[in-house]
Amino acid sequence: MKNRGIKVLPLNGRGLLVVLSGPSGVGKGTVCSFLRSEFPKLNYSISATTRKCRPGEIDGVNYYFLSREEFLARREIGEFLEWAEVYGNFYGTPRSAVEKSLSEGKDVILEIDIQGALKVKEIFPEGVFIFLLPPSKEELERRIKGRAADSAETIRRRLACVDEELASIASYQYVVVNSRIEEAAAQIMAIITAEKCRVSRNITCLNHKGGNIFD
Ligand SMILES: Nc1ncnc2c1ncn2[C@@H]1O[C@H](COP(=O)(O)OP(=O)(O)OP(=O)(O)O)[C@@H](O)[C@H]1O
Ligand SMILES: Nc1nc2c(ncn2[C@@H]2O[C@H](COP(=O)(O)O)[C@@H](O)[C@H]2O)c(=O)[nH]1
Repeated sequence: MKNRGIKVLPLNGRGLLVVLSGPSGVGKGTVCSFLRSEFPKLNYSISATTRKCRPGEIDGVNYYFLSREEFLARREIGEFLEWAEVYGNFYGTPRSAVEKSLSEGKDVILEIDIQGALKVKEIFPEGVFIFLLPPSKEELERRIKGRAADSAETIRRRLACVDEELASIASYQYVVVNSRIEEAAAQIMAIITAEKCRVSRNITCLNHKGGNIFD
């Protein structure tokens, strides 16, 4: 039978902007990779960074790896929606890809630090802000050390920021504990689904012909 259901579009057809933050090593990248493979309709914003590429990372997939000069030049011409210096390197969200996706009605997830999230909140107050927590501080430490991607000094520097980062949790609307990757990803998708159905989001309800059901 033909689907004659009603389609609900949030924000008058624009996509939803989702921001995911959390302390280093909590599993943001891992959960986002899972989301990218399981929910390909959710667009992942690929950040630019001056950090060195880790083994296994791919330029243009995990990040756009830029020299400091290149990053600053792009920042100068306003290419970034937001940027921040995090743990001694620059990171920025390329503006055009995010704006294109949102205007095409596609949902976008940004995996960015707290400074960046606060800037995005000013520009997109209608965004959805999610903070990822570890099951415990001991497990966080195990994960960041177990990743074996950073020097002892870098790990120390990142762990030293955890308490300050956790103090920013009140700026977020949701918290998700990353105990199991699949469960954390499912909770994030549940949040996105619920947010897209919120009546206060100026939703448009289309009939099967693409017309507004209220017209
Ligand atoms: N739910 C989980 N259970 C066990 N290990 C996990 C889980 N999620 C992530 N990890 C592991 O923890 C380590 C850190 O994960 P990941 O690199 O995704 O963290 P991150 O939050 O993106 O860190 P950063 O902000 O430093 O980039 C990785 O080795 C990853 O495999
Ligand atoms: N403000 C921004 N923060 C970003 C962006 N991309 C990543 N990040 C955050 O940086 C740290 C470190 O990441 P790592 O890959 O070096 O471990 C982490 O908190 C990321 O979420 C960005 O575009 N803007």
